[in-house]
Amino acid sequence: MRVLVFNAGSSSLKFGLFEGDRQIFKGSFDRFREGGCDLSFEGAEGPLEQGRAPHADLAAAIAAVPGVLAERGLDAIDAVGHRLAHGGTEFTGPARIDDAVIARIEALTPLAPLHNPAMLEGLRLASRIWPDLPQVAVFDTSFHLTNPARATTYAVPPAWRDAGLRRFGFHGTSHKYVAQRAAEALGQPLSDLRIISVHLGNGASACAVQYGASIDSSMGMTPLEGLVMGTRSGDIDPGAFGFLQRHLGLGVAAIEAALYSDSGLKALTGSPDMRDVEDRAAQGDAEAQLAINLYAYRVRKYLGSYAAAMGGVDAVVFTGGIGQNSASMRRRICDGLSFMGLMLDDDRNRAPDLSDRAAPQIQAQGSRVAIVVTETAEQLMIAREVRAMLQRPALAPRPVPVAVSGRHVHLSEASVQALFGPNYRLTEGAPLRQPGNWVAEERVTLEGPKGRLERVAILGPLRPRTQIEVSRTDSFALGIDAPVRNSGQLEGTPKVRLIGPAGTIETDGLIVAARHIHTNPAEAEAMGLSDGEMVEIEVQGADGRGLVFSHTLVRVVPGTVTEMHIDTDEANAAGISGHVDGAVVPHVQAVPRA
Ligand SMILES: Nc1ncnc2c1ncn2[C@@H]1O[C@H](COP(=O)(O)OP(=O)(O)O)[C@@H](O)[C@H]1O
Ligand SMILES: CC(=O)OP(=O)(O)O
Ligand SMILES: [Mg+2]
Repeated sequence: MRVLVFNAGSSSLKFGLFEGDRQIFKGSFDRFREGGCDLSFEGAEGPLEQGRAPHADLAAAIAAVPGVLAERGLDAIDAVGHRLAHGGTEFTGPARIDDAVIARIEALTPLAPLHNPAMLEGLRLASRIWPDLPQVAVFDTSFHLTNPARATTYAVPPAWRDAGLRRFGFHGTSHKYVAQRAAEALGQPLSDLRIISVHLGNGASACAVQYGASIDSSMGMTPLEGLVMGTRSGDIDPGAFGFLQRHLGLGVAAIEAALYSDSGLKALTGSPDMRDVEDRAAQGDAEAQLAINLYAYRVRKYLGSYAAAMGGVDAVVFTGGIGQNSASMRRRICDGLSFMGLMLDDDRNRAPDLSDRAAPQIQAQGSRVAIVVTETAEQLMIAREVRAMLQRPALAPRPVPVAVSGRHVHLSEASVQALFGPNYRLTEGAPLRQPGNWVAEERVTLEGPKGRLERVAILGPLRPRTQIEVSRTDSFALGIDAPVRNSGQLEGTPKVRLIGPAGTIETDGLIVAARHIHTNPAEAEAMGLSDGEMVEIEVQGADGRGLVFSHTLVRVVPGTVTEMHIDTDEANAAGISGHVDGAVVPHVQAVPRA
């Protein structure tokens, strides 16, 4: 399947033609001005072509693409993919374009005024040029819809929140790709890593990718919040609005326009382009030096804050024009972070080889945190998503039995001895559906600063580490903020007191278990699922309280029985009592495992 992908930006149009993951042609038009723009074309084998094109704006550039492809005999295409910046809460994955989808995207356009208009224009033009081809939109925001409420909520009046004021985050396609790429480079599953992805292009954002899911990012409701960018301010005190209105008589529209287009590097130095800023700084220009310092400082603060948010960090990955090309900016950002185990190697940092999508590591010997540099591949990711959406086999839906887990603990040998006495062995009670698992006849008590939970079940067999799984409601009863985690991912989890008949222990390992599906290779294949992928599961409960559970992790292990595990809060919300089967929602896109 040949997929043409458009990434229309505020100031440039990039496109790529893909056959599978192979990019057989790519091009870009940028620096639009009166009388024309710059162009760059490159075929898989053909030479790089650079020069000027007569197109004065994006629409003219898009309209020229069919001719560019036809001249090279590449006009046979099967589908068109488009990058869209803002998809709100509605677009959890790619969307096949029709009039209704266009109307929904249009409604979100005021929230990304630099981006969505050009992208929408590209979409409309492409639909006219190729009316018979499927057109698919892939949204920057979708990847961040896993962010917890504490990351997405602004502390503002309820009426504002009801109107839709919340944080979204952007560059999701890029953060998802580079996080996967970093995991591959480190040879570890993405689902075991806490990664901070730092995308520094014209727009810039940082993202905390915890065990494969975005949990926070520096952009907010719009792509204005966060880091300093080419022409955008990033974080600014909202009190500035009143000040600017009272002292300079500026209206909201004028303030917004300036924050999007006349701020950032451009405001500090006159140029939005980091290459210019670095050149001037090297010549001793004090404004450019301040801009660079400020830019790096802001990124460094986000690294610290995301390390705190995830209870640690295993890798930082740099991408985007600045992140991948500016060794001095990476250096400045990383300086002074050895306190958190992050140390750059100057030689490796100087000129990492990024050819062929390489993702070299540039940390110093002994750095606990890996540092990776790689080129992002938004177009490639969009092509993959389009293909996956259009080619997903129409498999017969299969039921996924839902099992509700009440609060329980898994104990280590040492915890059993401490709670029940030396050489104590738990009494194996009722078997669970997963072969080899059972409920012990003994119970323990959990205690937190706010309260106790008595008679909590113990599940066997014993594990290397003690893990305590409660619901969100339980965590409030205890008075401890338990994070949502996959089983076994216990780094940085809070402590809780366990009380047994022979003793008491304080141990970390308190989590709200992330919902997941256990299955075996044969049934996974029959359902079209793969290990590590996230799916949506629809469950019809009692009293018309059905729910679609988003972001459900698939775990494929030989010998396991197919079963979805949710906790009691989730079950109550969906009206589940007694046996119920869930169904995989077919339209939602898989997140391929790194
Ligand atoms: N060698 C370099 N050193 C410093 N900055 C660079 C270098 N190459 C590109 N950049 C900067 O990268 C930014 C553009 O990033 P890019 O990711 O291409 O933009 P976009 O977000 O539009 O895709 C510009 O500020 C540019 O100056
Ligand atoms: C959302 C965003 O900022 O995108 P870009 O970096 O392409 O401007
Ligand atoms: Mg960009």
